[in-house]
Parts: sequence; structure tokens; C-alpha cells
Amino acid sequence: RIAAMSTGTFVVSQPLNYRGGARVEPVDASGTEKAFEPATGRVIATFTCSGEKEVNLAVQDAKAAFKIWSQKSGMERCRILLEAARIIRERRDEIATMETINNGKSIFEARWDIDTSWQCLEYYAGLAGSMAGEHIQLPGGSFGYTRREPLGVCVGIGAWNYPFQIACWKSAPALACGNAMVFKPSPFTPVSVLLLAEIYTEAGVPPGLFNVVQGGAATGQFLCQHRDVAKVSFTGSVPTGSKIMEMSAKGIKPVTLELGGKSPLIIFSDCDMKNAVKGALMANFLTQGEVCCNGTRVFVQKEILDQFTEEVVKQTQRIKIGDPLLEDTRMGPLINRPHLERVLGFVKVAKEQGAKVLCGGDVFVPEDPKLKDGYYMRPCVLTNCRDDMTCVKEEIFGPVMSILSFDTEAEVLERANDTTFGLAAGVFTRDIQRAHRVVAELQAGMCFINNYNVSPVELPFGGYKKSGFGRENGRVTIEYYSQLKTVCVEMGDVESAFEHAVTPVNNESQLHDCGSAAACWFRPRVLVIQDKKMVQ
Ligand SMILES: NC(=O)c1ccc[n+]([C@@H]2O[C@H](COP(=O)([O-])OP(=O)(O)OC[C@H]3O[C@@H](n4cnc5c(N)ncnc54)[C@H](O)[C@@H]3O)[C@@H](O)[C@H]2O)c1
Ligand SMILES: O=CCc1c[nH]cn1
Repeated sequence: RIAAMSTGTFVVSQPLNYRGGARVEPVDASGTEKAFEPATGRVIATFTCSGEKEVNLAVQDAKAAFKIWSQKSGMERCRILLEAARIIRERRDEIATMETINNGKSIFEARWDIDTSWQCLEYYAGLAGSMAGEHIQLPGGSFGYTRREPLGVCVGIGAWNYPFQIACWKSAPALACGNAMVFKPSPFTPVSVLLLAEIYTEAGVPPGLFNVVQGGAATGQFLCQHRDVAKVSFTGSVPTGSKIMEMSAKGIKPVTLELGGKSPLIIFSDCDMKNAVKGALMANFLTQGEVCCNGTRVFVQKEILDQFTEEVVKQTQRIKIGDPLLEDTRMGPLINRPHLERVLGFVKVAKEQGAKVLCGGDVFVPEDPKLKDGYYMRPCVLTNCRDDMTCVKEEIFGPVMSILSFDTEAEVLERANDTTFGLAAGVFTRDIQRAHRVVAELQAGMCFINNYNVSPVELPFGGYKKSGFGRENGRVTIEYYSQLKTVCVEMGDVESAFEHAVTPVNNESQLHDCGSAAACWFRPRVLVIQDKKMVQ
């Protein structure tokens, strides 16, 4: 039904909270918010932000569902996640349409996002059945083993640039590990995550396992401070990430922080020029440049600066801007008017600081009259940039590429790393040794060689430095949504320290000859106390 929609027609008619397996209106409020269709500037939803009582109910439902879900075997969870992945795949166009309407990204790109969403569910479904601990042999037939157990109720808080995908990248590993989740999307993009909640229910997760609360900072704070929340996974800006970490620290809750960036893309003169130009566009203009890992500082080796710049400008000017639901559109509107103004402000400051605008950087008004109140701008390429300029130092989160030139590998590495961020980095070169040498030196969590902004779900994604910590995707993320329990099993008798005086152990062979696990651990301490030579 939604897939058949055209821009300017959709309005939200159902509640946007999801609790106990159904859409609900929140029982209390912490204000209201409006969601827009960026393509037209129309309001598509006015909704109530969840208050403390609603957050409590969502966590309570999640807690109850956790009891059921965490008792299932990995294979049982796997089957349900695979079914959810199948439904997402089947409804790909409908979900992508919803994402495009509420976020503004082109439908062409939104379909890619939905693909990396169901792929993520499939990937963690596959891992669910193989989550396992270790068995460790101890002396005298005693042994230990470890159990990888879920954490409990996890909170996911998302940004507005990849609303459906972020919800999947957080919930898939969380649910695969046996956790429940309460998810809060950005108030700018409250809509598509409801489709995910319904799909999980249809696929067979227990009611309450995946709940959605809506709202901004206040709702987010209730979630982070809730005593029954075991973990917070956050995607958003550095300042908010810092507050999330502070709140979580008070409750000793582990956090995953997926934050912002100002990533370098290094183009050496021996690169394949065609691919390097394509890579630079991929690194800067997906989702109107509103991508955390974008390579917005494009360092180009002097010998090819003019040729590269000319080609990048030519390709950038060819990007079709307009109605994001049209098949041939490749750049839609930015998320909202304040953000558009902010991005245009960065271009203005760049010019004032001496940068040269080679193309774009201004408002774009589409011919279609229904789009006249949308938030469009032309993608921008800046040259004459210096490392100390605002456009080169700060995350713009819009379609603005800064080109910088360099001479040597050592020089570019130093400049590329001279940032407090460390999310991503890229290098284009035909020299295989240089490629690996350079990425080994780059201070970034996600590095690309001869490509940029591809997101295979098998690979961990996350930042260094102020871009955050913890990872999404890849096998390692299982560790961020589970905890390890160690079980020590005594097969002999308990050897108590208090039953009789312990004879000092005099040599190595005696130490290893002890009959029980406990004896092995306690005797060396006695040895330290009794053997004067050792304490001296
Ligand atoms: N590293 C990544 O994977 C990744 C992905 C997407 C976006 N981002 C980053 O996100 C930023 C843009 O997103 P944004 O503008 O939505 O970020 P934001 O930090 O303003 O908001 C992110 C989320 O946090 C919530 N929030 C705000 N204040 C809060 C508080 N005090 N307590 C709890 N929750 C709170 C918001 O409502 C929203 O849901 C950019 O910096 C971008 O780089 C990072
Ligand atoms: O915006 C940054 C990259 C990303 C996409 N989905 C989650 N993170």
C-alpha cells in the first residue's frame, strides 16, 4: 500500500508507540513533536513524546518478554529472526518508500538501506545457533565452563539518517543474543521503525520483546536512567553520546556509542582515477551527505589535483536532485529546514575563510510546485581548503566536500589523523604495499581501500577516538550484547582452609599434584605467608 504512494500524500494515521506486541498511544507525555516529509515540508505526524510512565511500561513489557525469549535455544531464535528477515525482504519497496518519505533520501538508496537491514537479521540469525562458551579442564577431574548469556533489557537510541537500518543493526544482534529491546528513534524520523516492530511480531517474537517509545532528549533520559535497563546502544552526535555515557555510568551500564566523524579520504596519484572519483562521490553525497562515516576531507596528491577536481565537479553537477520517490533521483532534500540552514551556513563560512566553491552549496528549487517547500540544496565541492578551516575541522553532515592537496605519504597521514574524530578513512592507490601501510597508520575504526561507504554486515563498524566505541555488525558485536558467566565445577571433596592446618607446599611438583581445584588455588597463598624467603 505504501509502496504505491507518491510524494505529498502520506500521513500517519496510527499510533507510533509499540508495546506488548501492538501499536499504542503513550499513557503519559513529555511534550509533542512533529515529523515532516522533507521533500515537501509537509507535517506527516504530530505525536506525543513518551513520559516516564510510558517508558516504565515499555521496559516492564520488555522484561517480561525477556524471560521467555532468553530461555529459547539459539536455533529457535534463529528461525524467528530469519522469518523477520524474509518479511523485510518481501516488503522491501514498502519500507524503502516509508524511509524516503520521512527521511528524504532517494528511493534508490533507501532500497540499499533495507537490504543491509534484512542482511543484518540474517547474519545474526546465523550466529544465534552457534553462541557458545568454553569448557576448561581443571586438576583432579574438576572442570569449568563459560556460558554466553544475554544482558536483559537493552535500549537502542537512533539518529535520523538511517532510521530503519539503525534499528535493525541494534535489534538484530541484541535479539539474537536473547535480549529484549526498547528502541527510541529520532523524533525527526519516528515512522519506519514501527514496520520493524510489526514484522518482529509477525515473525513470532514474544509480545513486548521489541518495543518502541517516541520522543527526544527527555524520553531518552528516562530510558538511560531506568534501573531495569542493562545496556544502552546509541547512534548520534558526540555531545549527546557524552551525556548518554554519563547517565549510563551512574547505573554501571555498558554502552555502545556510534558517533560522528570528519573522515579523511586519501587519493594518491597512482590511483585508478575513475574509481577514485566514484569513491569520492560515494564518500560525500549518499543520503544528502548526512552520513556519519563520510570522507569529507578529500586529500588529493598534487600531481593529479586538477584532473581529479575537474572530474569530481563534472560528476557532482550530474547528480539528479529532486523528488526522492522518483526512480532516477539520486539526491533528495535534507532532513529539515534548520539543518539545511546550518549546512548552508558552513558553506558561507568556508567562503569567508578563503575556500572556493566549485559547484553547488546553494538552495535548489525543483520545478515541481509540490516540492517548493522542501529542503533541497545543490551538492557542493570546495577547493583552496586549509586544515584549519571550519569546513575541514567540523562535521557538516550535509553534501559538502572539501578538497585538500598533499605532497607526501608521511605528510598526509599526519594531517589525516589530526582530528578528534576517528570513525572512518579511505585510501585510493594501485600500490598494494602503500595501501596497507597507510591504513595501518590511520586512526579510524573503519578503513576502506579503493572503495568507500560500503556496508557489508559481516564487517564490524564503529569508531576510534571521539567517534565512539563498541561495534555494530560482524561477529564481535555478539560480545557487546552478551555477558560471560564462568561456572567452576568441583568433582572431588571440598578442601577447606579452615578444616586443618595446611602443610606448606615446597616444590613445583607438589603444587601441581593437589587433588582439587580449590587446593590448587589456595595453597600458593599459604606458601607466600609461610616461606620467609619469598616474602623477603
Ligand atoms: N557512528 C554511526 O554509526 C552514526 C550513524 C548515524 C549518525 N551518526 C551521527 O549522528 C549525528 C546526527 O544524528 P542526530 O542529529 O540525530 O544526533 P543527536 O545526538 O542529536 O540525536 C541522536 C538521538 O539521541 C536522542 N537524544 C538527544 N538528546 C538525548 C539525551 N540527552 N538523552 C538521551 N537521548 C538523547 C535524540 O532524540 C536522537 O534519538 C551525527 O553526528 C552523525 O555523525 C553516527
Ligand atoms: O551514518 C553512518 C553510517 C551508518 C549507517 N547505518 C548506521 N550507521
